[in-house]
Amino acid sequence: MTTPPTEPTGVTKVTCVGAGVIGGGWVAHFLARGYDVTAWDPAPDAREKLRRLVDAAWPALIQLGLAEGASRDRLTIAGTLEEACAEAQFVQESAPEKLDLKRDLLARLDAATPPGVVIASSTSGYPMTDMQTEAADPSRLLVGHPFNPPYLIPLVEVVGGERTAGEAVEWASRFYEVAGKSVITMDREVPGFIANRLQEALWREALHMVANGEATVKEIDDSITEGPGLRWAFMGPCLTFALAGGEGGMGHMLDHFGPSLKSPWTRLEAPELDAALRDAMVDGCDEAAEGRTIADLVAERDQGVIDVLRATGRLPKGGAE
Ligand SMILES: NC(=O)C1=CN([C@@H]2O[C@H](COP(=O)(O)OP(=O)(O)OC[C@H]3O[C@@H](n4cnc5c(N)ncnc54)[C@H](O)[C@@H]3O)[C@@H](O)[C@H]2O)C=CC1
Ligand SMILES: C[N+](C)(C)CC(=O)CC(=O)[O-]
Repeated sequence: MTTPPTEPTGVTKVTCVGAGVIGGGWVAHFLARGYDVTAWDPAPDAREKLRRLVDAAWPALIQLGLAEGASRDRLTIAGTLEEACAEAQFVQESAPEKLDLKRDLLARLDAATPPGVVIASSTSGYPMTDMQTEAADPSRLLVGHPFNPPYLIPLVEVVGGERTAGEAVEWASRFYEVAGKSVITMDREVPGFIANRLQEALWREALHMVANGEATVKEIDDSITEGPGLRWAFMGPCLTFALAGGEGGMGHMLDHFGPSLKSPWTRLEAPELDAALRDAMVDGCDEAAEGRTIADLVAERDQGVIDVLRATGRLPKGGAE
């Protein structure tokens, strides 16, 4: 691996490739943290969509506090991938979740980006080992898995593949921290990383319950927002359950409730995502939205996350020098 030419604290220019929900969210995040951002996306309407996404995110980012010099004017939309990467000091790839596409794209990004510059993929679950196969220099490719929207949810899971250099993983973890993210650096590839593995268990059970008519979409959502979700914003599931054991903590909790783990509460296998289940989820979400549009829900979510970050003393820090 060629040593990254810029220290994590010295980065001023970031490139985002793929500018949909997540790529656009990364653009908004890096702009708000004071970076010059260059974006590239092959869709004909990408430019307008990206501007709309950044404009919709900006009021939330102002509330959180922009880094010095942060401006939406520091966004450049490049005409080609090569132009986008030519001066990049860090590249974040957020293209569609298709393995072949990611393989080819990461190889193209590797060819177009100055030597040593770290390239991260936003993939939700592909191991980098499977994606770095076509690149001439796989040592600088790694996963930087964000959470939607990346401009508000702090967590990034960082993990390399078999051919990624440890130096690249260290550099990326430090860079994300400087850029105001909260980083978990994994020392091995695990299916679904950490958070998506946990989320998927819950999501799978939600789909089973809707498919079997055991609960509505609204009941499932209320069961989390009115219940465990309130605790999880500041205390994870393990410490939360330690308190379920009272003064005996986790030891008593496991002795008391451990045996019920063997009860058939969960189904483990994912349900068949057939047309009926798809319709039930889509209709249930429409009903639960009670007339609110996607834009209304995005604004509501953004305000909710800001309120939680504020209430729990976790406003973002960092930004480009
Ligand atoms: N949507 C989510 O909640 C999350 C998604 N991710 C990951 O982020 C990545 C992007 O997902 P989304 O933003 O949701 O998808 P999206 O469909 O909203 O955006 C994908 C964008 O990539 C563009 N694109 C298509 N072909 C491309 C190519 N060859 N090169 C560059 N860009 C290309 C599309 O025009 C589109 O704008 C995926 O890997 C996904 O797994 C990660 C965390 C959360
Ligand atoms: C739905 N998803 C699997 C793409 C979600 C993520 O990857 C992370 C998130 O934002 O929850």
